[in-house]
Parts: sequence; structure tokens; C-alpha cells
Amino acid sequence: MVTVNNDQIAIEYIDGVYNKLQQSHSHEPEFLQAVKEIIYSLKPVFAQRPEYMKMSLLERIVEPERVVKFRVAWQDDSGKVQVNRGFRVQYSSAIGPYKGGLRFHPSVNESIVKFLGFEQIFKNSLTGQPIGGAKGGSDFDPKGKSDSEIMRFCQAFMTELHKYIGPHEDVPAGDIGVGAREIGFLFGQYNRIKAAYQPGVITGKLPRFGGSLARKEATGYGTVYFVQEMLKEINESFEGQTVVVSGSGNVSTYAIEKAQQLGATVVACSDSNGFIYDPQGINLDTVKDIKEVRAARIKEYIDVHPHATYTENCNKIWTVKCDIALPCATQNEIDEQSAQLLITNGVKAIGEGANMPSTLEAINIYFKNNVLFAPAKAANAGGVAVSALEMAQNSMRLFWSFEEVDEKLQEIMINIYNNSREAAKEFGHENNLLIGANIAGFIKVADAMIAQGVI
Ligand SMILES: NC(=O)C1=CN([C@@H]2O[C@H](COP(=O)(O)OP(=O)(O)OC[C@H]3O[C@@H](n4cnc5c(N)ncnc54)[C@H](O)[C@@H]3O)[C@@H](O)[C@H]2O)C=CC1
Ligand SMILES: O=C(O)CCC(=O)C(=O)O
Repeated sequence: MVTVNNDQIAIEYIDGVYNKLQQSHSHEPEFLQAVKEIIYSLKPVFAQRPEYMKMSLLERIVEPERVVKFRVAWQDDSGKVQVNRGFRVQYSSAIGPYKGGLRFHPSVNESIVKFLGFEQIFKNSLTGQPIGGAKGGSDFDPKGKSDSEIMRFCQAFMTELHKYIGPHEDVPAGDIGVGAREIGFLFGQYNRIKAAYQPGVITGKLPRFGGSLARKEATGYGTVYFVQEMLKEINESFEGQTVVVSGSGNVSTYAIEKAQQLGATVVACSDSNGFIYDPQGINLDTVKDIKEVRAARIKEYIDVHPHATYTENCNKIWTVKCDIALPCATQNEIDEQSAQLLITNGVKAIGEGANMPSTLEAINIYFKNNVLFAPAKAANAGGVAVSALEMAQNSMRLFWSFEEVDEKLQEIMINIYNNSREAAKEFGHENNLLIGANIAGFIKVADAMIAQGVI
């Protein structure tokens, strides 16, 4: 009886926090979606630990510690001055300096950076590394810009951002539209402004100036390592499986690479225009040449491999029959209909490499149909985990080999898997990795907040 009562109190508390947030943030749908997914899964925690409610932990954790919004003015190649909007949401510093990527994409707004920053708190906690949660970016579109334009934009962006970041304060990294080239320009400008060399201020740097080996591969490899653990539960592995990976950027490329190394056949990948299907298995060298070398469209794959097909609608990638689906492109790319199609086509496991790639309705379909589900904040945590290893190497002035970093990454992903599983079991939701990851990530931050007083 006591448990039922506590459950009721916990759900009323969560409803209260969510309803209030919904009223004040109705214009931020992605942010509300991310909050909803997490806070309702914390019900068993609040039912068991009522002191968390007295400490108003939910009300505090949904509110970012700081949001910085700024103008970014820069000159294009024709000499015209362009203006974009920059953001940095410093969400939580309870367990370490703010940490999270920067996204350059025309869709970036406050709702997007807040959803990403909120997720980052729990993801970073799960890694076991001492890093708080943050995210940032700009509505700047790198597509079609020259290297000089990208450089001028990054310099203008950092000229404002540098006031709020530092190796012990806030350590950005890359995300959509921000790769090694952009990180190099941002880092160069930070050092120029500070008249110093501070490698610990940003991660994702090239290894020749303070970056970590295996950071580039970490998110994609990590997602596959996590799914590999999950598959062991049904006595399966990647060997012989047919896999679909959406996107063809950083996360997708290295998810494809690791899945192939483990014996899977990856038959489809995409970009924001459309997807390619290659029943013989995607040739990753061709994809890397198109995307990493020439920054061209994925459609060009069929010029080199005419037996493959191209479909002009990226969301249709989920019509391709597969055993394992790895959404690695962007948020809400799998809706209810696509989820249902995956199930009808016999998918066994879904591993989220992107942040929030499945809508809440899609997630409900996965659970109703008992497919294995690796939620983003656990499955894609390998990138930020290796960023934390990059910070550690920078502090110690050490440079670990690829194998050392990859081994640590594997250990971290296995720990995240085990901790999520154990938390799910402890709080009465065995095998639900979504609830387990949210609870395991939350409790560490919640206890740190309590220990540090009312701040
Ligand atoms: N880079 C990292 O270390 C991490 C990235 N992520 C997440 O992974 C996802 C991908 O990020 P990155 O690979 O870094 O970005 P990226 O910029 O390297 O690649 C993004 C790719 O997605 C494609 N794309 C965009 N919208 C699409 C759509 N609707 N359908 C199909 N393809 C689409 C783009 O054409 C591009 O190929 C994002 O959700 C990001 O937040 C998560 C953890 C770490
Ligand atoms: O490496 C990092 O600091 C951030 C990676 C990131 O933005 C993410 O995990 O979504």
C-alpha cells in the first residue's frame, strides 16, 4: 500500500513540474519532448526517495544554470556582412565543467540547444567521467560555404563565446556541422584571444595539436559496442546481421565501419536529401570519399556502384528491411509510422547514435513489440566519453595510442550498459534500458546537487 501511495505522490509531483514547464515553454517542442521522456521515467526514483521532491530536484534540473545568446556578424566572400545567432546553454555543473558539442545548422534555435543540453547532463553522468552538461551552436549553415567563410564565421563565433568557456568552466566540442575543420578554427581563435595555448578548452581537435586518437570514431564505434552488449542478451552478435544506418556524417560513418568490422552487412545510409541502398553491402571507402573528402551528396554513390539504388527522400530509409537499425542522423527521424515499418520488417534491435532520433510514439512502438532498444543518451555516449579522455590527456600532457583509447571506450560502453541494466532492475523495470539509463544518469547528478547545498 505504501508503495502505491508513494507512486501516486511521485506522479503528481512530476505532472506538476511538467505541466508548468509546458505552459511556459509551449514554443519549445523539442525541449519539452526531451524533458517528458526523461522525467516520467524517474517516477520510481521519486517514489522511493521522497527527499528528492523536498529538494525540488526536478524543478532545478530542468532549468539551465545559464543560457547565453549572442549575435555573430561575419563577412562572406563577396564582402557582404552576414548575421547569425549563437547559443550556449550551460545546463548543469554539478559533477564537472559544462561539456557538450556545438551544432551549426539552420534549424538551431533555443529549443534545440536546450533539448540537447538537457540530454547531455544525463549522458555525461552515465560515462562515469567528471563532466557536466551543456550544448551550443548557431543557425549558421556550413553547406556551400568556402573554407574562408567557415573560418571567418568560427572566428566571429569564438570572439563572443570565449568569455564563457575555459578548461575548468565549459569545454565545447563538435556536433552536426562542426567537425575537425571547425574545431581547428574555433581553437585557433580562442588561443589568439587568450594569448595562450590551452588545449583543454575544446575537444575533437586534430591529434597533431592536442586531440585524442579515436575521438573521431568514438561515437559511432561506441554505439555499436553498446548494441553488441545488448545483442548478447539474446545470444546474438553483429555477425551476419543486415544493418541500416541513417546519415553519412561522423557518427554514421564510424558506426558503419565498426558494424562491418564485426561481420554485419550495412545495406543503406543517407543524407538529408535521400538514401542509398546497396544489397551487396555499402562500400565505406566510397562514402568517405563522397562525404569526408569531397563534401558531396550521397547520391553520387550510385555513379561508382551502379547496382545500388538512390531514393530521393531520406525518411524512406526505414522502409529497408533490416535486423538492426542505427539512426545516426538527427532528432525525430523515426516517427510512429517508420517505427511500425521497422517492426513489420522484423527488426530485432534499434541503437540510437543520433540524439533523440525516435519520437515518443516511436519509442512506445519499440516497447510494445519487445524489440531491443538502446536509447541515445546511453548508446551515443562514447563520443563525449572520449572527449573527457582527451581532456585528461591534455591535463596530463600525455598522448595515448588508438588502441588504449579504444579499449577504454569499450570498457566505458560496457559499464554504461551494465549500470543502465542494473538501475532498471533495481527500480522495477528489468530490461528497460531507457528507464535504466535515465535513472542511473539522474541519481549521480541528484546526489551531487544535494551534497553541494541549495544552489
Ligand atoms: N559527433 C558526435 O560526436 C556526436 C553526435 N551525436 C549526434 O549524432 C547525430 C549526427 O551527428 P554528426 O554525425 O556529428 O553530424 P554530421 O554533421 O557529421 O552528420 C550529420 C549527417 O546527417 C545527415 N542528415 C541530416 N539530416 C538528415 C535527415 N533528416 N535524414 C538523413 N540524414 C540527415 C547529414 O547529411 C549528415 O550526413 C546528431 O544527432 C548529433 O547530435 C551524438 C553524440 C556525439
Ligand atoms: O564530445 C563532446 O563534448 C560532446 C558530444 C556531444 O555533443 C554529444 O554527446 O551529443
